[in-house]
Amino acid sequence: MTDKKLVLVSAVALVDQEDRLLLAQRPEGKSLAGLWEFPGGKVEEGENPEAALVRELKEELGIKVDERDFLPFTFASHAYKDFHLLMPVYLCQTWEGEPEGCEGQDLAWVSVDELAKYPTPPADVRLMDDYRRWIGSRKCGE
Ligand SMILES: Nc1nc2c([nH]c(=O)n2[C@@H]2O[C@H](COP(=O)(O)OP(=O)(O)OP(=O)(O)O)[C@@H](O)[C@H]2O)c(=O)[nH]1
Ligand SMILES: [Mg+2]
Repeated sequence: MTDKKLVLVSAVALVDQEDRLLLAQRPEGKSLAGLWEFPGGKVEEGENPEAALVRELKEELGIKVDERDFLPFTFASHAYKDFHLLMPVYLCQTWEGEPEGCEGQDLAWVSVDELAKYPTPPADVRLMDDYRRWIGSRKCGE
């Protein structure tokens, strides 16, 4: 049992044609500032996770995505001090526009060899391992 509030957040592993992953740095003033995360955000009342992600990617990165291009990939279920995070992570390799840090956040396109240089929120550590495995399995199949 837990009395922590469950917070639903949708996030995306946006992967370009060179197999680089887009990471966004959490801005100063927000929780976990300075850490590198999957773009996304909280699902609002009355929204489903995919619609929330389409909205967040427009607001945060200025790109247009189609829900049908979201592939369910992995998820985080992580106890933070004040809340419990439930975060589905989708894979997306198709979008319109060039991602920009519309909220002043820094962005980085990161190859799998460089991932370790980008510290992530605690909930993301296992997700990055999932990502490494996915990229690894894809490379073998090429
Ligand atoms: N977007 C995103 N949030 C994550 C990740 N990992 C992780 O622990 N979180 C947590 O999930 C929550 C999502 O918050 P957020 O700040 O992105 O939400 P938001 O975009 O709706 O912003 P807002 O609440 O300031 O409007 C935060 O507590 C954040 O620390 C991640 O990889 N991506
Ligand atoms: Mg966000």
